[in-house]
Amino acid sequence: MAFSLHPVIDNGITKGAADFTGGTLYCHCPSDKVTVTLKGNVLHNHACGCSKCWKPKGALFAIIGVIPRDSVSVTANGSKLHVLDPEATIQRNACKDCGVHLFGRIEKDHAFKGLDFVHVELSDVKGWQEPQFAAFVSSIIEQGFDPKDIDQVRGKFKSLGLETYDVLSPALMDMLAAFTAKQAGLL
Ligand SMILES: N[C@@H](CCC(=O)N[C@@H](CSCO)C(=O)NCC(=O)O)C(=O)O
Ligand SMILES: [Zn+2]
Ligand SMILES: [Zn+2]
Repeated sequence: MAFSLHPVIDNGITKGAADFTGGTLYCHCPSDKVTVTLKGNVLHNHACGCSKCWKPKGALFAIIGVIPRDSVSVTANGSKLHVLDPEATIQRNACKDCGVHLFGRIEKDHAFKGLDFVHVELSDVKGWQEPQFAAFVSSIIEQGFDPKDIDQVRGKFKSLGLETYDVLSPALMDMLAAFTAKQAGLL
């Protein structure tokens, strides 16, 4: 069956640049675009199949990475941003007009607090860290993807050199687990 994981990776993965210093994200409005400037590269960039991350039309996955929140600033038309779900762990700041998510921020006590979640495909410069893994793969079934075809999705990621997970990568899961243990006084 034909499907698009995400237009940025469907035809192969382009590696990022080691000396990359950042760029600006633009929402999809034809004018008065919301712009967000990132001072530096992203980390843990990944494909995410969850239902909450912003995906371009027709794509099964989002591409999303993290960057310290101090490196993130809204540089134009910030009045068009609104928080989609203030109760969610990640407060996704989306453009009211085009729906694109510009950044997701964690305000509550959490292992990833201090890191913002961003989609670097919204930038017009190259050199961003390439996707490192695929997360929340089985979540696309929750959104209606036929489970009989899920092996093709996992196989496509593998052929691109990306490991697939049904939560986050081991490195990120370890950070979450260590945070839980610290809160319980066990570490
Ligand atoms: N099956 C659910 C999973 C949603 C989920 O837990 N998403 C993760 C990853 S988002 C970026 O990698 C998460 O951390 N969510 C916290 C939040 O969204 O606030 C689904 O598909 O909805
Ligand atoms: Zn917009
Ligand atoms: Zn997600």
